[in-house]
Amino acid sequence: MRIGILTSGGDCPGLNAVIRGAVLKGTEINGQEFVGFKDGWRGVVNGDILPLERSHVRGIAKQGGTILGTSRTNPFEGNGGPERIQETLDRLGIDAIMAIGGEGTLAAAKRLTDAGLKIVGVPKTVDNDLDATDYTFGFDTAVEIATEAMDRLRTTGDSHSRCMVAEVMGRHVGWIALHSGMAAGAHAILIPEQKTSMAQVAEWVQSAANRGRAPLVVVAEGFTPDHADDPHSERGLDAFGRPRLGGIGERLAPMIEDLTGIETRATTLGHIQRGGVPTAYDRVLATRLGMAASDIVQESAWGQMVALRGTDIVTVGFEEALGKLKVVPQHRYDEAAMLFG
Ligand SMILES: Nc1ncnc2c1ncn2[C@@H]1O[C@H](COP(=O)(O)OP(=O)(O)OP(=O)(O)O)[C@@H](O)[C@H]1O
Ligand SMILES: O=P(O)(O)OC[C@H]1O[C@](O)(CO)[C@@H](O)[C@@H]1O
Ligand SMILES: [Mg+2]
Repeated sequence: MRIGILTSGGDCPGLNAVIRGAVLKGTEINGQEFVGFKDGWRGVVNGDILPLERSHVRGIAKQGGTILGTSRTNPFEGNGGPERIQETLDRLGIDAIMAIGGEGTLAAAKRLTDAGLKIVGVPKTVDNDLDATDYTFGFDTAVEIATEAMDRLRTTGDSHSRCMVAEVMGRHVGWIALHSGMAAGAHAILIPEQKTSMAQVAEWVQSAANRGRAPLVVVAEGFTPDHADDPHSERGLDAFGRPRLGGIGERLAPMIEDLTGIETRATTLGHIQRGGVPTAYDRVLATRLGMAASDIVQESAWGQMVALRGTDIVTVGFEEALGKLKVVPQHRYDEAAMLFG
């Protein structure tokens, strides 16, 4: 069996560990051969491949990014579509695709599988927003980076008696904000799942300041204050026509300053959260998912992806994976909110 691996959507620490896990298990145990598609679905559509032998994955589990490159290319556009992609796979002698990506990549994979292509999936997202898997690799690394950044913001905030606003990733869900905010002892955590008034934010900030603390407010990029209809977007649309988020922290800072009189500064962590080496937890999770993905190719489990349930790696159908976002449940928010202010 000759398998083409692709990484698609935003990159994420741990992608290389998945690739290594799949190639090691596949070549050593399952008798498989591998190639890499360059830049996600773009490589599939254009037939642009790289060799992927055991020697190519040596030592890459600890490397950030993806050695294959990634993109947000839609495989149904341009020279894409199931028939032409199948012709390309036949020409290149590729029997099956292993798609590593988020809900968009897996939605595309599902449509192609429904049209007869042989594809298995590995879920990826720093946002941790896929309901079918308990955790996605990259999330732990992003939380670690965000927490470290907030620890730093707190010392400079303390020195100047300022309110510090830290903006983290999280398009639809607030998992990174919730975990890093709790870890760093934030005085307010603002997430997409919970519309919150500026008066409430100001109250939390003022209460922390009254106790002599420099307030720390953590905000997920997809947060919408209750006076707004949509998340803040000022950077146009992405390749799939969706608003690019980012910048809400800078918007909130002057409002907090106006309402409280406390000097306020905002920092947007942005892509720093997705760069650099994965944590040990993410390397292990990603390696296990890659190994399991090689196994499910062997079982011809087309239209399925590997996932983490508790401590086990399981197999779930794409439709289950795509059905629902894993939002922060009310009780997890309430638990964190007890410590606000
Ligand atoms: N329903 C769909 N049908 C076909 N193609 C899709 C669909 N949804 C998304 N795609 C394509 O897949 C690409 C990857 O999706 P997306 O950009 O959402 O990344 P992702 O895999 O979800 O990762 P991330 O976590 O970074 O969002 C999109 O840019 C788009 O071209
Ligand atoms: O890397 P890009 O294309 O700017 O995308 C950023 C988006 O990707 C993610 O990191 C993962 O979906 C989101 O948190 C963020 O909104
Ligand atoms: Mg997506």
